[in-house]
Amino acid sequence: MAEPWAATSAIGTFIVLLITMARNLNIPFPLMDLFMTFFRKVLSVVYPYEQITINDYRGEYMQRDELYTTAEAYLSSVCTSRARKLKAELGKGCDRPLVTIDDNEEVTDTFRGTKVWWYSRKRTSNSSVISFYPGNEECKYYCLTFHKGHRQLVEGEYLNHILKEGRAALLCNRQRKLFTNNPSSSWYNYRSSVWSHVAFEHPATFDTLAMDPEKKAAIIDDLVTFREGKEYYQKIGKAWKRGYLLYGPPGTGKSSMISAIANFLEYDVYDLELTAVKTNTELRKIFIETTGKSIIVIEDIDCTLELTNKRKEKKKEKDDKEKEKLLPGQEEKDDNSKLTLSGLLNFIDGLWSACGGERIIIFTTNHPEKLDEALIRRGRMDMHIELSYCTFEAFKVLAKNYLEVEQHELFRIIRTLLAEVNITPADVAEGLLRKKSRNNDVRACLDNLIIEIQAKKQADEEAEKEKDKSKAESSTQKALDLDDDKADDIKK
Ligand SMILES: Nc1ncnc2c1ncn2[C@@H]1O[C@H](COP(=O)(O)OP(=O)(O)OP(=O)(O)O)[C@@H](O)[C@H]1O
Repeated sequence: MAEPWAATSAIGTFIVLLITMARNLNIPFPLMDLFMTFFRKVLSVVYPYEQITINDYRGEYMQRDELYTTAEAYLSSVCTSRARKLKAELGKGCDRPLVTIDDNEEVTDTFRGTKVWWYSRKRTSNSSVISFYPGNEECKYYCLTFHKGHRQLVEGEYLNHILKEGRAALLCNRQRKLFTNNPSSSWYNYRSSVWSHVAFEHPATFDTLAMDPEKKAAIIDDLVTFREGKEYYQKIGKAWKRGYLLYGPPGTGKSSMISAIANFLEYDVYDLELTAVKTNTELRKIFIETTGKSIIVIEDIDCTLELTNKRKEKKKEKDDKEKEKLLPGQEEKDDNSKLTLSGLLNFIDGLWSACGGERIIIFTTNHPEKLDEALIRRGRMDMHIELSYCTFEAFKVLAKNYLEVEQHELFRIIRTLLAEVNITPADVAEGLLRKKSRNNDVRACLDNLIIEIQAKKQADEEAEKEKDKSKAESSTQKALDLDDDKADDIKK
């Protein structure tokens, strides 16, 4: 069987000959039309190939087509050894150059014993209009050519194979990203999407995270089980997702833990700022536009939404009053026109679960007691992780990271102090760092830390005394008020 390019050039030459002959012989148009119909039928027999075009850009906002980028990555990983002309590009979001086939180059691939041909092409627009959209003046595309007898195989299986392998190649090559959601008012601007991103380069890992080693091991174990659980989740009929609630005082490492998880799993991070989301409909769009292998984070969830019980009750009272004010005929706004707790719950359970690919959702809070039970129940937030004040074990991790020491005679004093004082890992880290920057003396750093912990201890004791004093004063005042009331009653 002739290769498609050989057949194409032979047919092309034949058509040019025909047109020239028709012009020279002045053949009438109806006769030519009849001949062309006949020619097309013959062509389908002598040229048994079909072709799929995959364009670089698509859609109203001219977004890059995912099939094009995955095909590019696939060809780069599988077929470049067979190409003679290559090109190297540092693609958006990649941390290594992508070497793939050059424009107007051709490679072959074999899938289940079937040969297909890939052509890389470039189309240049002749229009004199200057376009704002990339890809309007110059459009790159791939032509995938195959024998028409293999159409089912190509459409049904080969394209899926390209997607799967191409995505895997992209994952290996990519720079991980930290996404933040744009305010909805900007979504309709030119090329502005729901999320914007920067490279995710936070250095925190589980090795640098100061916390109880057993707790840390349990979290790592849970993450590994999740990452390798695709078949298990499929078997039990659950969406491949996991929720973590991180709670504890400020400076105990909640944000550091998120970065450590992202670095451990090599996932992207979507930092969802709920205050920028106005309605449930917007929330739905935001969730849909997240990709697999990602962590969706809502920090300080108790502060960002009307989700706490008390605030919810107050809000209900306000809403009831507003409802009373509605004139007859005026309808209450439907739930999708505002952001609600039930909206968030629905997306965690339903729509979000339906999106393919593994996802983790993490809430952080300093006040877990303020959160609605429904939001953090098991099944939604599968693991509740408390990050607390610095223990001696956690201090040892910080000392190893910051000072590169695992043992020191001053550790004994620090151990006793840490058992008595509530000090955050952030404060301990700061204490170790302060002297380190001036001189590299380990003893000076530890001495400095001891002074800081002692100062904190003293401050706590004074605050405690102050609290007791004001408590005593308020109970004396109460007793005096009671006596006054009694005296008034007697007078009456
Ligand atoms: N457990 C920890 N292990 C290692 N470093 C920590 C830990 N906790 C805090 N730190 C240090 O303190 C800094 C602040 O910590 P982080 O932002 O993770 O705390 P947080 O609990 O998220 O605080 P907030 O509630 O205020 O957001 C970090 O950059 C890190 O250097």
